[in-house]
Amino acid sequence: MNEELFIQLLKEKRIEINDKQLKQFEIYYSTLVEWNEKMNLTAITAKNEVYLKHFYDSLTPAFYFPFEGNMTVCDVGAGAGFPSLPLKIIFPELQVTIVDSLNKRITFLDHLAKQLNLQGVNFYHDRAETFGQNKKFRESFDIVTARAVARLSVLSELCLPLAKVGGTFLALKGPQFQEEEKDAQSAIHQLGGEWNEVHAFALPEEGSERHLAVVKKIKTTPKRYPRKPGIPNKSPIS
Ligand SMILES: C[S@@+](CC[C@H](N)C(=O)[O-])C[C@H]1O[C@@H](n2cnc3c(N)ncnc32)[C@H](O)[C@@H]1O
Repeated sequence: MNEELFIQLLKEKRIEINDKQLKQFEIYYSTLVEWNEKMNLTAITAKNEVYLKHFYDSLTPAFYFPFEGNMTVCDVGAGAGFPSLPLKIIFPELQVTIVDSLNKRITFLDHLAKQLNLQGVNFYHDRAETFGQNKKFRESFDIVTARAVARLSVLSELCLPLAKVGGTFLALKGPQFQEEEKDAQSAIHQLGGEWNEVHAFALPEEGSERHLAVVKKIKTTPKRYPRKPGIPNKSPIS
């Protein structure tokens, strides 16, 4: 996806992008590629592919969900910043918190945020299981996002404890979603969530399948969740 198509397709979704934001995406791309030579951040490095599979893909939640004003967003396992930093570029008032268990990714994000001159971003080196038990963060975010971190039953345990009651968990999922959905129903319910909607769509140009699962937090999450690091993955809530 070249820059012109990126601009045009976002415009079709009523997302206007100005020169400053375009420049920020350019800096994001060059910083990602530069740092990727020293540390493994992404397997995708061709410019057209980064614009499609990282930048555009990260913005797809905004096609279905209104990101308004200074909403607080926690991105669990954001790696090199996806999806929350492309969203932050487009919606600069968002207050973004990233938690990732790999410290080198946090080092990259600190550097990137300076290059992009981002305000209102905080990065934490932690496991989501521990972070979700921290009183300062638990049940405090308007939105919790995650892309490519774990299957939905596991991801729900990592993410839903961080969403405030009335908040939303947005899971960016690929073609495997339908299988994961069935397994995750009970976990979502036990964690205080409720299915809101699922949006199925295809990425432009190469047509790969995507799903955006929108889960509402309707009740407080029981204190025992999230369980200790590694347990959600080893024995998912069933
Ligand atoms: C495959 S990468 C995906 C990164 C990014 N979300 C994306 O879509 O490109 C998964 C990331 O999740 C992080 N991660 C995995 N399990 C985690 C956990 N329990 N707590 C925090 N971060 C975790 C990893 O360190 C890694 O950066």
